[in-house]
Amino acid sequence: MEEVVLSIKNMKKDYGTKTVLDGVSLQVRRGEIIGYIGPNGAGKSTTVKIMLGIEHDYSGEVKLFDHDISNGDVEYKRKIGYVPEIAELYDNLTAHEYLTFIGELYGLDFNFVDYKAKTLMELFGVGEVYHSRIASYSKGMRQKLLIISSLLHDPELLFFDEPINGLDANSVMIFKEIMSQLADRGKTIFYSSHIMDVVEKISSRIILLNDGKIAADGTFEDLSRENTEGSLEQIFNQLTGFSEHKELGSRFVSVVREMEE
Ligand SMILES: Nc1ncnc2c1ncn2[C@@H]1O[C@H](COP(=O)(O)OP(=O)(O)OP(=O)(O)O)[C@@H](O)[C@H]1O
Repeated sequence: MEEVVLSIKNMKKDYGTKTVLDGVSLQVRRGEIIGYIGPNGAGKSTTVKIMLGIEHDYSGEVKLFDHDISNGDVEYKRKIGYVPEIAELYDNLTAHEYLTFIGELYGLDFNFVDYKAKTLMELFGVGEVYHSRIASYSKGMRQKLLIISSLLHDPELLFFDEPINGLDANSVMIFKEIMSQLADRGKTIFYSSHIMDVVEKISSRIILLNDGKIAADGTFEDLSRENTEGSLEQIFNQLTGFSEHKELGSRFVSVVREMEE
């Protein structure tokens, strides 16, 4: 049997009186690309934060690389890369300074990480700003920097939260290729996004979270077979019980058009 990289059993998480995760169980195998989708506020980022050890006070069992993350040993984090949905970057640093700093945190040699960071920036079309301050970067450039910084230490398991936010169409194509090549080399990717056509194309398995529970889990073909609708966007609407976009859009525009007498 293929190696289980990530295993969650009956994960529950409350914020005050609100239950955000209500018994989530899943297993992810080496080389899988998981498209982790769900409505706003469904609990996707919370799941990822628990796995990264950023969020505590959950119940249930979480194992990464067969290691229970609650036992206090954080060594497993060396094998993880993470692109957060919203990141604070050090605006006063250049990419060179930032990436070599991150690389050294992971124990990489300065000259090696400098070479690696510069080469990855060049390949991602942002080599010319390697020595410019991050404050001057566009949104897409910042996103590329975050992606590169998550990969410097060649991690086994990647968590990407809306990684293609702000990337242009060509860069999205490069990023999809990077994901697929990483997975071919045995890396495991947990990918959370609202961009359904990309999730549909890139994921080897799609997990839909709704109201803190898993509402669907399978390949796109499995989900298509189990649902009458065609695209992943339509399956998403069906599984989350949503069909009011026309009416809501029209009411929204009516209110926009209201003006004081
Ligand atoms: N620190 C917190 N304190 C209180 N409530 C929180 C906290 N973090 C998240 N929540 C709540 O938990 C729920 C799930 O949030 P989460 O960020 O996991 O959703 P998500 O599925 O990632 O949403 P989105 O698609 O909008 O990014 C939301 O109702 C949110 O308000």
